[in-house]
Amino acid sequence: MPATLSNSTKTYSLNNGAVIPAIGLGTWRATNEGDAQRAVAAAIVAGYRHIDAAWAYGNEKEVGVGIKEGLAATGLERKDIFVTTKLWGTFHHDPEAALDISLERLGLDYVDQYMMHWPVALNPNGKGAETGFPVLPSGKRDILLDWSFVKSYENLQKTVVSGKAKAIGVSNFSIKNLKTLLAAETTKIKPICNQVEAHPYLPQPKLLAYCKSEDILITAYSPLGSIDSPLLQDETVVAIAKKNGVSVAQVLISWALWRGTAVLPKSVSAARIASNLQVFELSNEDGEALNQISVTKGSQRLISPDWSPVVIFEDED
Ligand SMILES: NC(=O)C1=CN([C@@H]2O[C@H](COP(=O)(O)OP(=O)(O)OC[C@H]3O[C@@H](n4cnc5c(N)ncnc54)[C@H](OP(=O)(O)O)[C@@H]3O)[C@@H](O)[C@H]2O)C=CC1
Ligand SMILES: O=C1Nc2ccccc2C1=O
Repeated sequence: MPATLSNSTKTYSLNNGAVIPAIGLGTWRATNEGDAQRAVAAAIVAGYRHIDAAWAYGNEKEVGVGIKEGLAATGLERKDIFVTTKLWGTFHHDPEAALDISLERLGLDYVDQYMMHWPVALNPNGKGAETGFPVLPSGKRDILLDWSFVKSYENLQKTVVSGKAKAIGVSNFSIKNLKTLLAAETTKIKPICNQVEAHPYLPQPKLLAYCKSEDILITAYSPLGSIDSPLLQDETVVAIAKKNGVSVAQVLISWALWRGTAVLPKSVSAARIASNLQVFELSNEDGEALNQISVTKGSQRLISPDWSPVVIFEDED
């Protein structure tokens, strides 16, 4: 019997009392002209109420126009959708100024979540800083090695005080870095989310359990395995999709919900955007079978920018 699919309306309550829709539209690499705008508008019309953006994606302006179009087409209001954007490393010294730039591009007067994209500060005066990727003469990334993400987060909190961010979050934080952040005297506002890579090849159960214990929601990025994904051909995932009469993407997205994470599938295709919101109730047996893949095969990180000599992920499962 095929599983029953329906548009997800699942939400999570956050540690600041706000609510976040479980499925958000990813916008990384939606950079062909018009793609991000069309995708975001189509997503809102399809029923998405959560959009994930970032300064680094270079498309906040289009995302903003897409939001406006989506709201106009549905009759929804700004307050009905949850918008995240992210602080890039070249702005860690001044998140308030960085958020002003993002808000201007998005055409919004607040975001629901402003998130530290990576726990790494980059030289704002380095060669090529305007691209977001300053480099040293050696060609390596120009990282501010004497700067701490704790200081960046202290500054990030000011965006909540000003009301321009309703909440703040972090991304790509390991358990070790979260412990450092939460123990710091200057940390007064808990992050609502930790957005990290999560899919059956990298389920990160220890990080998931730690974040649950701290009431920090894990938001799963690259849930389909990003571009050229090996997950879409994985025999276990494909078999579960066939058995339930659904797509492989729907299995991966439904699994993310089954394990209690928010999830950010990206697509620029209107048909895929609509089908990625259609989820089903995964059985515990199928969920456990998906959990087992990385136990059998070993885990595999698919997104791993070079931040050396900074170590980002030291407590991998
Ligand atoms: N905080 C961080 O550091 C990071 C955050 N992110 C966030 O997470 C989002 C999602 O991650 P991302 O890396 O983009 O990758 P995803 O895992 O969402 O995969 C996107 C890829 O899958 C394709 N795709 C989408 N739907 C389907 C489908 N139903 N069937 C088959 N293929 C499909 C897309 O192609 P097409 O568009 O042509 O449909 C695209 O090539 C990002 O867009 C971004 O918002 C991602 C990486 C890092
Ligand atoms: O989402 C992201 N896409 C990226 C590409 C290169 C480096 C960092 C990132 C992200 O954080």
